[in-house]
Amino acid sequence: MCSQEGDDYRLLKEYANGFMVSQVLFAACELGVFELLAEALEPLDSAAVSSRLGSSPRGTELLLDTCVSLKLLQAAVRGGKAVYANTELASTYLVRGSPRSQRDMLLYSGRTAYVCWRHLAEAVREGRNQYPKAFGIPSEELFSAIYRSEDERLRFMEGLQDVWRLEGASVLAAFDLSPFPLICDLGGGSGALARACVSLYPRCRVIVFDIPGVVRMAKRHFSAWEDERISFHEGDFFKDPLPEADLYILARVLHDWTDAKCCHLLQRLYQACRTGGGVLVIESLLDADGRGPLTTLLYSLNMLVQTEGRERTPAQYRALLAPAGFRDVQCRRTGGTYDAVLARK
Ligand SMILES: C[S@@+](CC[C@H](N)C(=O)[O-])C[C@H]1O[C@@H](n2cnc3c(N)ncnc32)[C@H](O)[C@@H]1O
Repeated sequence: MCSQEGDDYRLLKEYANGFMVSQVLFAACELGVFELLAEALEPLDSAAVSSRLGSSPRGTELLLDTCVSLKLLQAAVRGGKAVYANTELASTYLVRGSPRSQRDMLLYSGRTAYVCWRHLAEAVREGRNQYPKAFGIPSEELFSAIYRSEDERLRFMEGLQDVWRLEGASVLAAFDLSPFPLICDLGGGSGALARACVSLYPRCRVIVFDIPGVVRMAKRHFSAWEDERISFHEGDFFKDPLPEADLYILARVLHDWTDAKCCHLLQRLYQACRTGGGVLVIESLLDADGRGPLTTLLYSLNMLVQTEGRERTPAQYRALLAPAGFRDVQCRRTGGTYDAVLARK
């Protein structure tokens, strides 16, 4: 094999095995490996891990050694046996309750997104999400499918907030939002981004607008409502009156919907917006030619298998915002997962 052929073959194997790597991560989170090792007073051998997790000795040993190879765990030899501990990566991002934990998003990816991705070829053929095949439920009402049980609603809300603990401040700092004292976070979920907002702009107030079941859950399971600068408002942003505000945030909302639904929502929001106000769209931006970055292209396919929408280029966001009446559209890339687009009324 020439060296180019060797490189191509290696790349092919890396792509083909990518799903196995994801599953190792998901399974270790699901089983509670990282919490167990975080709570243990010393590194544990695989027999101790399997007995405390109630998992098979053979499966546990294989999983732990693969986690070492993936740098999720570190191994040392004690008394002739391998003992395992979390790496810095696992302690920071994988342990439940760590301030930067991404565990809930990984659980959501493993239990829900992955099941829809199983049907990617059908999604491409049909051009629609795969809830009917993945979970046996209709998806004409998108969020009735996404929130098909109370557990699933909570899992979605918990998963979605993880990223804002890491990237909320940088995406909200992409533009100076201090001229906007009253902000409405439409489809604001648990209120995690609202919290990042009042922490960065202490003088602003934020209304989190979402559907009643989500607001109920946010008050029961999350703590944003305890901040007096944050309030919650229930409603359907396609139908119900929108609260008046200086700035509307749409974070990972437009990517759920078709162009027609986005236009309808932006027109309603323009009507409700105070003069001189604006809208801040927070999404992962595609390159101008639509062929990168890879992560955003994968997110766009994720929207295909799970929603009615897609990720978009800056020009595609401009084309949605301008007909609604918004002007001075500016796009800023943050270098993180999510970018910011600000437009003014
Ligand atoms: C993809 S999530 C994004 C949540 C949050 N903005 C974030 O970035 O973490 C979309 C949000 O829109 C809300 N939503 C969907 N349809 C809605 C509607 N018709 N009216 C109000 N909120 C809606 C969902 O409940 C959910 O919280």
